[in-house]
Order: sequence, then structure tokens, then C-alpha cells
Amino acid sequence: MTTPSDHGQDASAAAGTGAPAGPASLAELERRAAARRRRPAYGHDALIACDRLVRVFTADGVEVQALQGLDLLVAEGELMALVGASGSGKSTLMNILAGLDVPTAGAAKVAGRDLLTMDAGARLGYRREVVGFVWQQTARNLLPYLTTLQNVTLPMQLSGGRRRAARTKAAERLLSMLSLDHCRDRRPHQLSGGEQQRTAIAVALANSPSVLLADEPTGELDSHTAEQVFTAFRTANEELGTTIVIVTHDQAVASEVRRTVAIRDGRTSSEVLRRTERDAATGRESLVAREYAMLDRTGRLQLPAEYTGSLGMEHRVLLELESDHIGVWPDRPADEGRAEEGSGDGPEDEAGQAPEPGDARTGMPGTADGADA
Ligand SMILES: Nc1ncnc2c1ncn2[C@@H]1O[C@H](COP(=O)(O)OP(=O)(O)OP(=O)(O)O)[C@@H](O)[C@H]1O
Repeated sequence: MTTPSDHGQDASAAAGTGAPAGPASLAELERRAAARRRRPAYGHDALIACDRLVRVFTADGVEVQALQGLDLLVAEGELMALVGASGSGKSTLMNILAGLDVPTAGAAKVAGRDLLTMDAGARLGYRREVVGFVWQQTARNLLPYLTTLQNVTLPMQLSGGRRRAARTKAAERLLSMLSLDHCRDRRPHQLSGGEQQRTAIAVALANSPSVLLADEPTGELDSHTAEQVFTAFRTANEELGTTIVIVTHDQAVASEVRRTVAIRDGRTSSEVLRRTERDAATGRESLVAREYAMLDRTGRLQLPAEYTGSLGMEHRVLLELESDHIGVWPDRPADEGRAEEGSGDGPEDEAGQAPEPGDARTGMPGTADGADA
């Protein structure tokens, strides 16, 4: 076991490489370089790959870093939610993924398209064919003077290719899939809020996009209607295989998806994964949610504010490498820490017990649902 005083003495050993200290031979450096070249690129198999994404806005001479090196991978066919406090950068990210805004730095790829280098023509094609979006404000999703059917066929018409009869047939199939047949010839003001949002989903799916992005799609709806709209997203995901990313404050939506990613201060900070587990003894199935802190590619970790706050952690912390976890400790003068903790080679609690995994002081997130940081 290392102690806090061991830190910084042998970076390679601390990193667990087991490599001897001292300069590496030329052959060793060549071997490492070759291994690095063979390693697949970050996010090579993801449909959405954001790599250290930065977006800086300048307003009245003041810089706002809306995204501060955000990493996010979304697999093809996933239905996932993004949550986060107001101002954390969710809409900024969605606008970039929608091709409406360009990041200041970093890399972002969606379905093989590079969002930083696309020219205006490629960007238009991207918005028409690769991504569909559903916004919170229904007025932004639908044209008020068109019927439901016309709203859905319009994107098909704009991208060209299909004949009128084929467009109508494809639109009717979408309406039927989302239980909107009865709305076919109505205009938006003749639809309920939920029907409007489901129509917006049909419009967004019109050109069979790889990705559907939704920013607070249930924000203006009551919980029952929100549930119906979420069911429409699930249907699109299951029947068409569309990858779906939903930004939401709605805990019901966030807890129905398999993965919820929380954004804090312009970075992904934690992730809740849900999976069904079967009890070996009873055979009963239950949904288990586990919250993880995100470790970015440069090794940065955002500790939950309630953990650091409860232990008065500020500015710097002590790290301790154990065989199966890393301990994170408040920075207290060594004497004070030792006096309170008693003797021994590692920090202990008041009862002289070493901390267990799941203890906030270990820095290991416990089992919890809801990741809105
Ligand atoms: N066009 C802009 N000009 C200047 N600052 C901006 C601009 N757009 C966003 N910001 C700032 O960037 C930060 C992130 O904003 P963003 O809208 O992405 O947050 P959000 O998580 O979507 O918030 P909300 O949940 O309230 O919509 C905020 O501090 C915001 O004020």
C-alpha cells in the first residue's frame, strides 16, 4: 500500500505500469509508440463521439466557457438522457450535435461526420439527413399552417428523392407507428400538447436520421402526457433503431433510460447505468441503478459537491493508491490528521475502521438513482 507521502516519487509505479524508473531504451520507446499507434482512436466505434469539446462564448467582452473539455460517447442504437443544472452546458452541446453551432476546440463526430470541418453545404445535408431534433417549444417543431401529414412530408420533400405517393406512404407509416393516424389532417392548433410533440418526433424521423436529439421535449407537459411522448421515443428507438439523446429535467424520463449522463460546469461529471438483475435464489428480476463518476482522458475526475462539501475538501486532496481503489482524503496537516485518525499506515474513521468501498471518503460513488448534479 502506498501512503500519501509516497506520491510523486515514482510516477510509473504509481500509475501501476510496473516499469522500472530511469530513462527507457530506444527500443522500449519504439515499442510504446507502436503500441500507441495500434490503439484504436477514441470513440472509433461510437455513433456520437465528443472529445474534449470546448465552446467559449464572448458577450460584452466577457468570456463564458459553456463547454470545458466535454467527453461523451454514444453507441449506435442507444436511448440515453442528459441531465444537469441550468447553465451546465446541455443546450450548447445539443446545438453543436444538431449542427447549428460550431465548437471552439476539441473534436465532435456524429455518424462519421466531422462537426468542426463541415462546410455550409455539408452542414445543411447533415441537418436534413443525419440528425433530427425535437425542441421543447412546439412552435419551433411544427409549421402552424400545415397539417400533421404535410408537416411530416415537408422534410422529405426538401431533401428530394422520393415521389409524392412514396412520401405520403412513408409519413403515414410514421404516424401509425406513433399512434397519430387520427391527427393526419389536423393543424397543430387542433392537436393536444402531447400530440404536437409526437408529431414533432414524426417530423424529426421523416428522413430516417441516424440520431434523434431532443431538448426538454416533455418540459411543457403534464406527467401522463410526458409518459406518452417518452413512449413515442422508445418506439422510434426500438422499431427503427434510431439513436436517441434526450436532454431532460424530468426525473421520470431520466430514470426510464438505461444510461443517464450528468453534465456539470461544461463537462460530463457522472453517469447512472441501469440494468436488470435476476436474483439467483428467487429468480425475481429488479432494475439496479449504479452511479459512476466520470474519469476523463487526462485523468480528471469531478467529485460530487455533496461529498467534497461534507468533508470540507477544497483546492487539493490527498490520494492513496490501494490494490483495488484509490482513496481521496481531505488535505489536513499531517499531525492533525494522524492525531485524529490514530496510528496505522492509512486513514481510519473514528472507530479505527478502514473505510469501505461506497464510503464517501473513498471517492467511490455508491448506488444511487438520479444524477442531476
Ligand atoms: N450565445 C451565448 N452567448 C453567451 N453565453 C452563452 C450563450 N449560450 C449559452 N451561454 C452560456 O453558456 C452556459 C451554458 O449555457 P447552456 O444554455 O448550454 O446551459 P443549459 O445547461 O442548457 O441550461 P438550461 O437548462 O437553463 O437550458 C451558460 O453560462 C450560458 O449563460
